[in-house]
This record gives sequence, C-alpha cells and structure tokens, in this order.
Amino acid sequence: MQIGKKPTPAVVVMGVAGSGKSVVGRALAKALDARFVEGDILHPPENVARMASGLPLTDADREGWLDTIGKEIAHAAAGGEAVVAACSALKRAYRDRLRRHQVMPLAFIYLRIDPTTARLRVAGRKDHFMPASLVESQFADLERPADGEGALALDASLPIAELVGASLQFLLAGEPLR
Ligand SMILES: Nc1ncnc2c1ncn2[C@@H]1O[C@H](COP(=O)(O)OP(=O)(O)OP(=O)(O)O)[C@@H](O)[C@H]1O
Ligand SMILES: O=C(O)[C@H](O)[C@@H](O)[C@H](O)[C@H](O)CO
Repeated sequence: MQIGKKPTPAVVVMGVAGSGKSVVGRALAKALDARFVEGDILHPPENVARMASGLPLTDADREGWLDTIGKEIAHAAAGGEAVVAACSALKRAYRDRLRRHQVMPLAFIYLRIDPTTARLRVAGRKDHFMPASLVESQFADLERPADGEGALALDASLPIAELVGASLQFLLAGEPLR
C-alpha cells in the first residue's frame, strides 16, 4: 500500500514482554491495511520450551528467530505490502539483524514500560508461554533504540488508540527511517 507519496511502511513494534507489541502491532497493521507478522509464533519449539521452563533466551537462541522475522518482513515488502511485525528486538544487534534482510528502511516503534507494569501484565495473561519470572531478564537485555535508529519511543501505558495514532503520525510524517 502506498500512503501519499511516502514509501510503503515496514515497521517493527518492539519492547519487553508485556509492553503491548502484539495488541498495538495488530491494531497498527489494521490501520495501515498492512500484513501483521507475530514474532511470538515464529519461535522454534525449543525457544518456546526454554522460555516456558523459566530460562531466558540467549543471543544464539534468538538468531534464527530474528532471521525468520526479517525474512517475513522482506517477503511482504517485496510483494508491495505494508508490514507491521511484533518482535521484542531488545538489543541493537538484534535490530541490525532484522535490518540486514531489508532493501527498504525499517522503522521501529519502541513501547516503553516500567518493570512493575510489565510484570503485572505478563502475570495477568493466562494463555501465553512467557512466565512473569522472565520479565526481569527482558529488562537486563534491553538496549533502548539510539538516536538515528529510526525509532519512535512511546509510553506503553497510553491507550492503544493513542499509541496507534502516534505511530501513524510518525510513519506518515516520513521521519528518517534509518
Ligand atoms: N496500552 C495498553 N493499555 C492497557 N493494556 C495493555 C496495553 N497494551 C497491552 N496491554 C495488555 O497487556 C498484556 C500484554 O500485551 P501484549 O501481549 O500485546 O504484549 P507483548 O509485548 O506482545 O508481550 P509478549 O512479548 O510477551 O508477547 C495484554 O493483556 C494486553 O491486553
Ligand atoms: O526475545 C525474547 O526474549 C523473546 O522473543 C520474548 O520477548 C518473546 O518473544 C515474547 O516477548 C514472549 O512473550
């Protein structure tokens, strides 16, 4: 989809577990008429088993998973589709790994949240493999996006509609996306 004269957006909604990547990403994809790529369901079974058993993923565990997501984004973009992916993308190296697969610039929406709220949200979610005990490790790994990374940081406690509105504004304003 082409929005005005801007290029078709390719966006990653990132942040720690519980920050709202899935709900915000899905709503943003709907607003953009974009393909939604859910990172959670692209983990290999061994990653899911590791998290479910209370062990955080290592850099090595995440490599193949990031490549799968990067390729999904690139595939949609190559077909001319707008695409929104939900992926924790906690470290700079992970974001660079996602970028490596792209011909087009990749924008990031970073959902900023405090540990207590994240833990409460994850604990309150009953149908998910991620235990609340792993939230602390997510913050330990988190490297906030730096200036120049093409990221918009938003307060994850805002209502979903506001988060989507601010994301759309950022994408449509054609901020430098790399
Ligand atoms: N802005 C928000 N306001 C209120 N509740 C929210 C908001 N964003 C997300 N939530 C709720 O918090 C919980 C976690 O959201 P969600 O599953 O989207 O997070 P996530 O970042 O995708 O987590 P994970 O990476 O663990 O899958 C859900 O119950 C969701 O409904
Ligand atoms: O990088 C990671 O540690 C994982 O990808 C997690 O973030 C999960 O995908 C997700 O958040 C589970 O709820």
